[in-house]
Amino acid sequence: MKFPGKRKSKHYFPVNARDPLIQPVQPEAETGASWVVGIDQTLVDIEAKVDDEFITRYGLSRGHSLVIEDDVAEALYAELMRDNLITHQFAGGTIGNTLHNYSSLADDRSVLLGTMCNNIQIGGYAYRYLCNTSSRTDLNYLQGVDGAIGRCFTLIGDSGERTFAISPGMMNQLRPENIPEAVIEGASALVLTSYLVRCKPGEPMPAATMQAIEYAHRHHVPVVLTLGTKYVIADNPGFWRDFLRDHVAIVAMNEEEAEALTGISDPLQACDKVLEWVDLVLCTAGPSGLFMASYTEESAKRKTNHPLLPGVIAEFNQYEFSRAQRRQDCQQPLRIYSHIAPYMGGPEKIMNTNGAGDGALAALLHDITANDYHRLNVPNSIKHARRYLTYSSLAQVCKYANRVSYQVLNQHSPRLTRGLPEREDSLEEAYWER
Ligand SMILES: Nc1ncnc2c1ncn2[C@@H]1O[C@H](COP(=O)(O)OP(=O)(O)OP(=O)(O)O)[C@@H](O)[C@H]1O
Ligand SMILES: O=c1[nH]cnc2c1ncn2[C@@H]1O[C@H](CO)[C@@H](O)[C@H]1O
Repeated sequence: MKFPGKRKSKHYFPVNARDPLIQPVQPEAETGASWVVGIDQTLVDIEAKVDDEFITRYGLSRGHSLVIEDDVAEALYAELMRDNLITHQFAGGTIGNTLHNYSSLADDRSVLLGTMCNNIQIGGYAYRYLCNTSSRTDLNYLQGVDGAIGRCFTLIGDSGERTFAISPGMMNQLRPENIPEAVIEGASALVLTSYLVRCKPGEPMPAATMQAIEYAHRHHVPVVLTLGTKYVIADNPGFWRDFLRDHVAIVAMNEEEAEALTGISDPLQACDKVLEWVDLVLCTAGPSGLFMASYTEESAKRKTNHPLLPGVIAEFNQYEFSRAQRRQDCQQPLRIYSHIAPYMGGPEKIMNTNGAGDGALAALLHDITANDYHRLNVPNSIKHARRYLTYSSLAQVCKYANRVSYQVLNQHSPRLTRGLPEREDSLEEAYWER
């Protein structure tokens, strides 16, 4: 486990210097001691530049992710090929991206559950998917299928907005009996997306997802849900509110999804509302940066030394130096919030916003897993006197998440091509104080 940033803070867990007073960290077993597990619809992104007329002609809706029938997919693909419109092909899928990014950042194990072709041809989609997934992402639990994985046509319109057309192949054939309980039991988090319930009647993916959730609840593993697109939520916001309340500890969304869920356009106020149902909220807001909200024990709250920020909740970032806790782990839960503007004001030229939110979530997962890793190795540390969810304060996680989003915006692929540069492992020194 590579730690999420070197800190000068006295709570910093030394990864280089050996401290003779603490229990020595054992050499890592091959499978590692801490990991995250996620379920995805295995998809390859096929990116193409098209005009708005193309979007309407195929019955798609701008900015939306829609599932298309096989005949429509074939016609669409044939037109993209004929006119030479395909610019990039990447491994995709929102959870696949998140787990790959997590493994790149943490240099540690993530486990992907989903389907994969039994018969893989060199150069085919499944082959590309595997080649473009981190070697630290464990693919041994994928379920084989006799057919294709999914394709996600990522259509970039005249205004730069992306529209997804999903040709599902056999991506929704994951069956409940192929969810490994032991992998979920030992994980620091189970990561899911709202896309997983978007299936045809009779497809087993939703039941597989519910099976994984049941195991996570049985073993007290926090369930993390990322909201997909605003349309998936807007189809049935009541369903998703109940789903969050009943099953989810951590939610990741952008401000549009937040509004579809809560009816509230102000991201901070929406985060506050969502805390009624979950323990931790990550809300990205494009050029406005990102917000986080969670709970902490009243007696353990820590005051920020950043300027206090105005908002619908006055001075909302007052306790952003506190570490996040699940509400059930607090005797006197206090709500805490943080915000950060885009890292370095955002890149000069944004290559592609695809995956910027997935990147932010990967950073949060890294911090959560680092906390478990530290608890396993230094169980009597003062850091674990209470049961915390994150290793770092909300403010620090915001910085890290924001930095990772920036990296994704600066490249074309939604998946990090490498971890963050070593020389700025200390976010404090490299950029924040200059
Ligand atoms: N136009 C922009 N200028 C500066 N920073 C940006 C811009 N767009 C996005 N960002 C940065 O990227 C982060 C995530 O962006 P955004 O809210 O667009 O994610 P998203 O819509 O969830 O992305 P995706 O669903 O593709 O993963 C923001 O919090 C911000 O730090
Ligand atoms: O229906 C879907 N299921 C899973 N992933 C999806 C779906 N639609 C789009 N993406 C994925 O979202 C990523 C950006 O966040 C893209 O890489 C795309 O593959």
